[in-house]
Amino acid sequence: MPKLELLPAVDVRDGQAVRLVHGESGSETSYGSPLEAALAWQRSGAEWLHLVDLDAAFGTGDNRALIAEVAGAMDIKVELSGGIRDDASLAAALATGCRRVNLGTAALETPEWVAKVIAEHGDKIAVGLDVRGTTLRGRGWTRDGGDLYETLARLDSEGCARYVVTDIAKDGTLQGPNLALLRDVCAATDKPVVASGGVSSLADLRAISLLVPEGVEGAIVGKALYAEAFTLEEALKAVAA
Ligand SMILES: O=C(O)c1ccccc1N[C@@H]1O[C@H](COP(=O)(O)O)[C@@H](O)[C@H]1O
Repeated sequence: MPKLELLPAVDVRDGQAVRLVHGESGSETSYGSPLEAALAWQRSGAEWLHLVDLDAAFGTGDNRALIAEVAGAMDIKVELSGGIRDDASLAAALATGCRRVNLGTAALETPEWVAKVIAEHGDKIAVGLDVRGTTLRGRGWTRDGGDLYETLARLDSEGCARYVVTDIAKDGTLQGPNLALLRDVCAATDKPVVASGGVSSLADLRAISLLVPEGVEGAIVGKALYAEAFTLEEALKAVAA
């Protein structure tokens, strides 16, 4: 059985690595240099980095140059999220050399464009399904964007390669992942799912690992690492077993 991939997160707001609670603007705790944070995760053995431009996601500017610097400094695989909504932002994201990008708002607001870029770029495109209950949220998670399962069926029919599923109610809270949601999404699609939101302990990671046979491919870990609930080395060991 393949092991669960772990994707430590570096979310960038106003040039700083931050963590939010429920993705709410203004709830930031700052953790300093995004480059230092990313290099630290790489040194600790990460194979992936989940890198987010929160300003671009919220529409409060962008950190495009810094994001490119961080992505360019990595020897590991990088997935980029936040504000990738049109040809120019997609081209800038792909030009960083990242392995893939996650589209959020665009999948809700400009489905024709998303279908086009899925057809053009294949598995370089993933879609972030950020949900409250089963309602998708876009524009920095501030606006409703339709039903999770209807959107998933549409994206599947368009050949979307992968989904990053975030339970907004859990994100940044250290309350544990929404395993039921992950199971339900895996049951609704044959495509791999990356779990996001709520990881608080090594036990949570082991619980997500048990969903690998159902289709969970990876887990994004943010707050728990920054809050030192466990180290990345411990996490990698926990999912290798
Ligand atoms: O990761 C977060 O904490 C986050 C919080 C609020 C909004 C977006 C967030 N991250 C990721 O950004 C993309 C969505 O950006 P966009 O809608 O495409 O501009 C998505 O992958 C979110 O999970």
